[in-house]
Amino acid sequence: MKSQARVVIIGGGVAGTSALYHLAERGWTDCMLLEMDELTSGSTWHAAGNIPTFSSSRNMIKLQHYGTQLYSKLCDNPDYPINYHKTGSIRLAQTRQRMEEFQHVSAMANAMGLDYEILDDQAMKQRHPFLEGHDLLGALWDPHDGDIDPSQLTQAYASHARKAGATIHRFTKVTGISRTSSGEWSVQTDKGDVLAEYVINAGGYRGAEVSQLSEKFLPMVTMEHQYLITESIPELAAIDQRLPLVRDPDDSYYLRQEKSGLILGPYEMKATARWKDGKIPDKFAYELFANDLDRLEWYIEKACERMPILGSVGVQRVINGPIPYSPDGAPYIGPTFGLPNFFQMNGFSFGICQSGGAGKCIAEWIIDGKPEWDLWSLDPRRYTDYADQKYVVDRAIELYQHEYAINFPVEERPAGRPRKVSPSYDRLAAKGARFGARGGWERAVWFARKPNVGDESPSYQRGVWFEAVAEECLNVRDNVGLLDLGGFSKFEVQGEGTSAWLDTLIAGKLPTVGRVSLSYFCADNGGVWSEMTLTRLADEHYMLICGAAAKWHDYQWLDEHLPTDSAIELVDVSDDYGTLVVAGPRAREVLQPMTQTDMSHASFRWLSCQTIQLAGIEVRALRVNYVGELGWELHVKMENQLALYDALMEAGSAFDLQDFGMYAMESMRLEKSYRAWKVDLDHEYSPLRSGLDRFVDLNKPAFKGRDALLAEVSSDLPDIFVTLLLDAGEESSIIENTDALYGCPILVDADIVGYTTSGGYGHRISSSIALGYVKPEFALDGTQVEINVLGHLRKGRVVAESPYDPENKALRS
Ligand SMILES: NCCCC(=O)O
Repeated sequence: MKSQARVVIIGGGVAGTSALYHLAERGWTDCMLLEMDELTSGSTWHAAGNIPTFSSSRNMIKLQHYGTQLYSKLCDNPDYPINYHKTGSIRLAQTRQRMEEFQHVSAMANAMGLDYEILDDQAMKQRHPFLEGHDLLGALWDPHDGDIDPSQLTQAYASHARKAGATIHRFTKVTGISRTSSGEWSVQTDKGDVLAEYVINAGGYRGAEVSQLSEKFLPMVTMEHQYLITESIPELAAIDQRLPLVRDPDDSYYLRQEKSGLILGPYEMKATARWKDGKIPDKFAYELFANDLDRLEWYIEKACERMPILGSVGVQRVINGPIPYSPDGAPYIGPTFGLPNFFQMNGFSFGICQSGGAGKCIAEWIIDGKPEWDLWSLDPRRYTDYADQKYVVDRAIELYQHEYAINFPVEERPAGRPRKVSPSYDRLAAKGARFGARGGWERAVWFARKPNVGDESPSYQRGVWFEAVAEECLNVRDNVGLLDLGGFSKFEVQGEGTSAWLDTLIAGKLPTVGRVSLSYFCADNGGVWSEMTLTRLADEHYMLICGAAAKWHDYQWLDEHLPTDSAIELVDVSDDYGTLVVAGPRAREVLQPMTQTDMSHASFRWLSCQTIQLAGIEVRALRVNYVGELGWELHVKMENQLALYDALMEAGSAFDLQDFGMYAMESMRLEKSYRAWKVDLDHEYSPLRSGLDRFVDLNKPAFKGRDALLAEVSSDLPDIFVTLLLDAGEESSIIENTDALYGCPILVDADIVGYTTSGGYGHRISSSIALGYVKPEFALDGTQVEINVLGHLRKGRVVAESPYDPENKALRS
């Protein structure tokens, strides 16, 4: 075995071999894969091998669709035969909400070049004669779906990579991982040590174990996933056509042909996690768990009703295999916080269909510094320190139970919570707050101030919270509101050279001392990497603020770019400070009596910062907010947060100060056309395409991404950011009661010209709003468009930015 390789991949399942294949395809052949047992011996060999492209995420559809194309290409090679059946799939809808999901996902996918179809009962029957569909509302046809032999796919990746010059060492156990003084990785194995520039952890259900070798906790747990294979069914043996795969998501199972029998795989409510303490037996390879068919009884009955031939034969085999799960069921593909050049590629609960796209993306992370597609929802840094072992187990069980649940735009699932609460949590709870977790922090999302609020279950329609949120927004507009924004991420940077250094990273101008500016950090391709609020506390001292979820992502970006030879100090102070937002026309009246500081507009201007005493408590007050009103963000030492909350509430009682929550904030930020990071902004879009030109200063001699932005200025942009107002629906109360959501196609004269990134209702302007991207010729104020919302074409129009208070009079008052 060589003692050196540019990249060492740990884990020889479908993911690890795909990484090796994709690196080799890009010419990186000095790569070595280490597998403790035989290739595929973890979760790959027993996987059902289904290949869905369906997802509620645009980028996951891209990733999975890429896989289907790659698998067809790999199958073209007669040297490595692969059993790949592109049968198409039928997803069944028992409920109106499920049909809405299908309408939404099919419109989104088809706008990206896929060709899903909505089927009625007859069309379903034509494609699948054995289905009982009389009770169904319809179905979704995915022609790209099917099944593949997972072991053959793995071997195909491996063979191609070997042929290109990459190496694979089976039965080679990694026993330690450490960083050398020269910044490389030393991977210790039972066959000797390997020095590597990069490490990819593709350890499957052992991914957390591998990560722990480098002292990094990775939130993952193993779940049992059972499926059964029937004996041969005469009706299937008699036909020469292979049936499409069926999913009945409302009853939570998949059902597909396997030879002349069927495979039935339920995601059951009695979900079972294994090795909950993270300790996996050393010798668990090519092994399964004991069957427990009792857990599946209900699902088997349901599937037999749906496809009666299933019940006509016995069970030939039951597979109960270990499948890795992250807390949100999505894999980890990307860098590891705090470990340079150490990448994760594991946590796949749908690994066979995702392996192709995952390999492409991990190769891009390593070779290009970032993947072509923005894959934040798969980034390992989306979980920070709050995600401990108990959290993972609780969330993974909940997720497994909801594997086929509809991904509604607003839903706050309870498992694993609360993790982090701000000091005023109990006060908010006592006032009827409903909470949602953001970056592990509990935040009030809305306040149920009236009794008997009704059914709080999620849906595509506006929920029971709608009227309460309207009241919160209107109180902010007319009086003043208070929002506890616990968990805002905050970093301090200071030391000689800080200003010059920051100036090379941000696209815009640095604020002057005492001033605040919203700043965009671009990648080399000019795409928006991070968005942070910069407050210049002194000449060489700044506070940087970003969202709770961005903490590790943004900290790592700053840290990676720190000059090695400078005295600049970067400190994460997120947990030291709480944040309370006071916003509304009466904000000044509330605050002024609490302080000696002159809070007038002349003395405390918009986009400025002062350290002040409020009710005797020291507060760093920033005159900014995300709701577009006169207001301040108050950053206060965590130990004083509750006292400040109480003092504000007391002082505000004369001015109708009321708490508001995240749903109200979301509504108000849409009315101001404020983009949300990783929702409306991502690294596939530059600040110019995102309509953020005012935050870009191309006259600066140098900053990261400048060359790409300059090139963009002189070329035609494919699309740009717009704000849209939707007309009130005319068709039914359901549509009137529904706002656009992420990924809705935008059309002009029946042609798709863009898609939405956010949607919601603006209570201050009494209109449904969407944000999104369209081709530049359709971005003019007044352009009439249609937006496909859950399959209904809603009329709307492009409007100038910030439909609420476009001149920012409230902010400047
Ligand atoms: N890993 C199981 C695949 C599930 C599905 O096909 O929906």
